[in-house]
Amino acid sequence: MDAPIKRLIAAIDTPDAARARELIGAVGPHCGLIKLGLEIFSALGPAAFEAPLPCPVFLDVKLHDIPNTVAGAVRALLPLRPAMLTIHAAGGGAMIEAARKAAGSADHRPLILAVTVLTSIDARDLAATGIADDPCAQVLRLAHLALASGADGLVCSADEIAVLRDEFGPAPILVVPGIRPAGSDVGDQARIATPQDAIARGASYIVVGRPITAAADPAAAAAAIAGSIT
Ligand SMILES: O=C(O)c1cc(=O)[nH]c(=O)n1[C@@H]1O[C@H](COP(=O)(O)O)[C@@H](O)[C@H]1O
Repeated sequence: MDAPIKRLIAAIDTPDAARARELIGAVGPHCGLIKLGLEIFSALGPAAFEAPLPCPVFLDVKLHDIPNTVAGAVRALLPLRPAMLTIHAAGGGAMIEAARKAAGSADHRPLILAVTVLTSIDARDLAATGIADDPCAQVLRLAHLALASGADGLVCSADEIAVLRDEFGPAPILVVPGIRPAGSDVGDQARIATPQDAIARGASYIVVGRPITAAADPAAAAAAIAGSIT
């Protein structure tokens, strides 16, 4: 029998190589993927991939630039063999198409995930950027653009999962950050849900950072979250 898919992605958000190694060793066994993001990649660059990696890597650098530049960045990242790679859907259809094309067609190519509306943004923040629609409507608009332009999946909050599943069905990969186990600090996140709620609504994966990395025992925190969604 196939092992169940591990739907927990731990965000290893630290600029410190030794701390990252420690966290990856502790939480890796409980995760489907680990996420290396802007903090560690800005500090270490490709050397961030030199730690022993117990599971596939989601490289979250949220590319957002003109199509030619994004395509070049995607190609430059391919030797690191990330399993997933983020771009911003707001970069537009040509940029998304260029990223997807640059990812190539090898079996091990990275899945291109389009970030829709950041989970730290609420309706008021969105209005301040000139978008009068609520976050859900904007996520839906960007999701149509991203999927029509070749993205493999989307990054969204748990609030939009039901609408996206109604619109696009089970196929698109939905990666959902803004996850907060009951009682944990919300921090700078605005659109949040518990791990169990996000999975019940149809998330393919949940992304969890500080509730794991700031815990006294990150391995136990990751194990508890992973256990609560299987
Ligand atoms: O692309 C992401 O992973 C992402 C998109 C988004 O809309 N919101 C969001 O929080 N993230 C990332 O998910 C992680 C969430 O971390 P915590 O808030 O500490 O759980 C961070 O690494 C963010 O960079």
